[in-house]
Amino acid sequence: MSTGPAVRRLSDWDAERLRGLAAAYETPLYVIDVERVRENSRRLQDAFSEEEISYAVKANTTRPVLETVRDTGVGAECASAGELQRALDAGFDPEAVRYTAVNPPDRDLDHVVEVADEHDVVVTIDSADTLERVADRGFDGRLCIRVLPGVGAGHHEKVSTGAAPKFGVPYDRVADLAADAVEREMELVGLHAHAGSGISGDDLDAHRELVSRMGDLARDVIADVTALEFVNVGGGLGVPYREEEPPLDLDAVAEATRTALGELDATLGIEPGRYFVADAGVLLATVNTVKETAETTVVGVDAGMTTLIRPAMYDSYHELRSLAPDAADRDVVSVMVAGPICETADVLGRDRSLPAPERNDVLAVGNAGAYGYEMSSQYNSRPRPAVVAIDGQEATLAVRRERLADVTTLEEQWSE
Ligand SMILES: Cc1ncc(COP(=O)(O)O)c(C=O)c1O
Ligand SMILES: N[C@@H](CCCC[NH3+])C(=O)O
Repeated sequence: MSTGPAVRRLSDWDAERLRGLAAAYETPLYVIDVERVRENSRRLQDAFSEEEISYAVKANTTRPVLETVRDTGVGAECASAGELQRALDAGFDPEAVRYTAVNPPDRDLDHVVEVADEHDVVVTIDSADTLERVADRGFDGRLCIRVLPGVGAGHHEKVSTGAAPKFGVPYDRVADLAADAVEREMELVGLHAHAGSGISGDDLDAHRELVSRMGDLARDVIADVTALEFVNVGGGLGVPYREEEPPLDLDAVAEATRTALGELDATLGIEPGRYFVADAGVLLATVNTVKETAETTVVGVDAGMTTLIRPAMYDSYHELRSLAPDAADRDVVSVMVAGPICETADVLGRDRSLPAPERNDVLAVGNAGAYGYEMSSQYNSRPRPAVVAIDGQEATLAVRRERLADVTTLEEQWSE
């Protein structure tokens, strides 16, 4: 089975096909290619052949993605009751499903403990309070402790978690909490840590350091308390967003991870999200305005920060490409591509060289499969876009476009 090329750039997508999808389903439109999701999963499984892989579903929870990933035989990591429900509904084997608590609301825990009791889902706790709160709900199942390892990494400080006090049990308190869990007759099966999201080759030292700390903790501290089944060192495997960036050398990361963990009588686990889906998705938008200003040419499109928030939130770079049939014949100009939202940050790309855009051109935004639709919102009362899944020559609507009525559908009547 093909693992596909290590990297898929925006230029690798078939422009005519994308134009056809934009015409058929209108824009803004997310397109997700499930065959690329399969390839990404196979590449991960080839590199991490001895390890346990879970898909961090937060990157993309659309049903075609969940079912495709499930069929490739990996597990699911869920950060909320909603994600847990989605993973189970999509048919993931419950024993391969994990719930990772982050200051979990009561409503989450009520649901998660009930589901975990019934299905043997592993519950990962992030604090002594969460331990007490699951115990109060009668939880005596398979437990994992999320560790705050003190070393973080990632593409932006806002997504570096390993040293952020918000996440996990401080390293030096894990032993006491583990003993507490065992005393409460829970089955402590794992340790977990996550450095952050979007780890590149430059972050490998931080990754190694985190993994090595986890190995030490499991060997030197937790081994006295219980025999662990697994040590999960999180997700975060990055993908190239810029044209010139190289792809991660997965074999090298896998080897570095094993070596850093050291000898351990427990399975090593990873839980990437982005890597499965980022380059399997594009966002299509239509140009509605072309405006010359003293500073730049502003190209207004129908997708903005409510469709794809990453540029506004993390200054993330996403490749942009004109799908105009005559793009090759046009002069290349420098433009700012901006959305329809009343925020200055609502810009998908600045100083971008594009074939001179014209009204009604379709633009494609690359690497939109991870944290794209998933982080979309209705801010400015804008309906969310549609998602279409493609598999070979097939195209299927996965999520319908929201209508204006969907924007107010949850509201109660206020006045007579
Ligand atoms: C606990 C945990 N696991 C896994 C992931 C997946 O990260 P990524 O999509 O970068 O692989 C995240 C997100 O950063 C996370 O918070
Ligand atoms: N949402 C982030 C990744 C963080 C994932 C959650 N810990 C991004 O788009 O890069």
